[in-house]
Amino acid sequence: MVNWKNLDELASFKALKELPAVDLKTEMTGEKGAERVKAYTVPMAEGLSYNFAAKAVNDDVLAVLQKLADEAQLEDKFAELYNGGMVNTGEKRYVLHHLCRGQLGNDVIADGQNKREFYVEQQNRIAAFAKKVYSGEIANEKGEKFTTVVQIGIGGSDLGPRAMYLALENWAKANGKLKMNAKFISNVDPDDAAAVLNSTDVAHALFILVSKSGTTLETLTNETFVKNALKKEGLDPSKHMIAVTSEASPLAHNEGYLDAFYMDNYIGGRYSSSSAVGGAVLSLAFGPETFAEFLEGMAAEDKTAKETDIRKNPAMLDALIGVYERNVLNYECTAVLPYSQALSRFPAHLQQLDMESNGKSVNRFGEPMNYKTGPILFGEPGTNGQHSFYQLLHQGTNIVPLQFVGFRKNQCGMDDVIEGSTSQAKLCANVAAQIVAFATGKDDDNPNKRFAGNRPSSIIIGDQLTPRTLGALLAHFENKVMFQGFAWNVNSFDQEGVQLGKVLAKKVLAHQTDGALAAYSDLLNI
Ligand SMILES: O=P(O)(O)OC[C@H]1O[C@](O)(CO)[C@@H](O)[C@@H]1O
Repeated sequence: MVNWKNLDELASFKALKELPAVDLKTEMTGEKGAERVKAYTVPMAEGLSYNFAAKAVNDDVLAVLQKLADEAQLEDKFAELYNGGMVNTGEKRYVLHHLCRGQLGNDVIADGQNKREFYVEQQNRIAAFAKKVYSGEIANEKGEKFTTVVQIGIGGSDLGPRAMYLALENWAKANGKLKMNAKFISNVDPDDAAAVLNSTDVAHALFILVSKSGTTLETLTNETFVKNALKKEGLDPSKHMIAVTSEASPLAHNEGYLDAFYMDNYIGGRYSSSSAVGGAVLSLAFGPETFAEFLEGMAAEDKTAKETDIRKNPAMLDALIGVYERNVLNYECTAVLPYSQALSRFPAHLQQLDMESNGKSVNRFGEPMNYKTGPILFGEPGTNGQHSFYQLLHQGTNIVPLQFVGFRKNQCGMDDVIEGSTSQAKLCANVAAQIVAFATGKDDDNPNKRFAGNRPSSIIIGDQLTPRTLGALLAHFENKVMFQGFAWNVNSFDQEGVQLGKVLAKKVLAHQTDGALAAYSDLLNI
């Protein structure tokens, strides 16, 4: 049996707070720094590695973090989760997203179903559907092939699939795997849907309505918006739209769609990229085989998350270093900085993954805690970010721990030697330079040009961003967030914090307001 305890009840946490701070600047200077870069690295799946040489930790800190992992029973809690424990206590739900991409433990039977079999069945149904779309067996009313797929959804029903699509679009083009272009409509701002519709040949577009609940205001509004646009073109919306939803939702088993594919309440929106939510759009866009490779990358990384030794478990180590930074070093934020343009929406996805999961003030029993939980997360691809917010990261008054991601090779294979180096070499040179500049700083007589250093970072390095490495990368962050939630003793799988605003918006639209809400309604002309 696992013991759900608050972080500050653990002896190892008290020991962690008593350790002397590590001077990263000294550790990362000269030969000592070179040795650290070689030693402080953990292999991940699919040839990736997690390098934490530029984090403010040493062997003493790592030893106590291992004790913390053991005392907090992080591995046992993960086992409880994947063996079908009711870990989402707030909503009294299982947490089963790992089953979409593999079998880490026992069969989980719920709702009278073997859940792994159910998720695989949906993948197979999507694969069969995609093949019929490519062959033209499923086509528009004139019998012409669909060429574009447009996903309608928001939050977890948008960010992950969109980020994954963008991450692989260029790889797919370069490798002859792009079957259909994909576009996304999420915001209830009518200009979002209008812009997509205006740039899409709707007669040859297949729309995927994605909503687990089937009740999300923005998504249902955008669905009607799209249906109206289709009708204006003389097209029958039911011949242009499929649904991805849960079987309990009002969208399920509905004649208004060409077909429907299912996930369930045991997969949180932000963890749903490996379910039918990501599966439909990614299988249609890149082919089911490519989606299967993405899932294999996730499954391979999930296996590393079963290790009890933190030096063999990159997600757990990353999580614990994050706890050390948040609760001992008292850093408020973290930035995700992929040196890969293809990962342009990856930080936005991680923002939801991390902040919706661990942005909590009460523990899993509803009791307030005496320590900080999830950090504020933001990020942008490098090198663009370097010309934007890195000034604050280098010389600002906040220390922001950084998570770099970098690849040795680009995706498109198109590159030139310009002034002695390729663009890819310039990209990689920048990330290496940034890590060392943040860690070691630079002295100068002019205080304005002085860099204090001691700004910690880690990097995940791979050869190339492919379906497999992308899967491994995503699973790493999903599991990292999960382990941090276990350490903070919060329920990372509900999101009550996003409900209040939704309820009040409905009141405004129904004109049931008074006080400040009525005044703002007037100001906005509602
Ligand atoms: O898939 P649905 O039910 O439309 O929900 C969309 C999203 O809304 C949220 O509840 C947040 O607003 C997310 O957790 C979820 O991913």
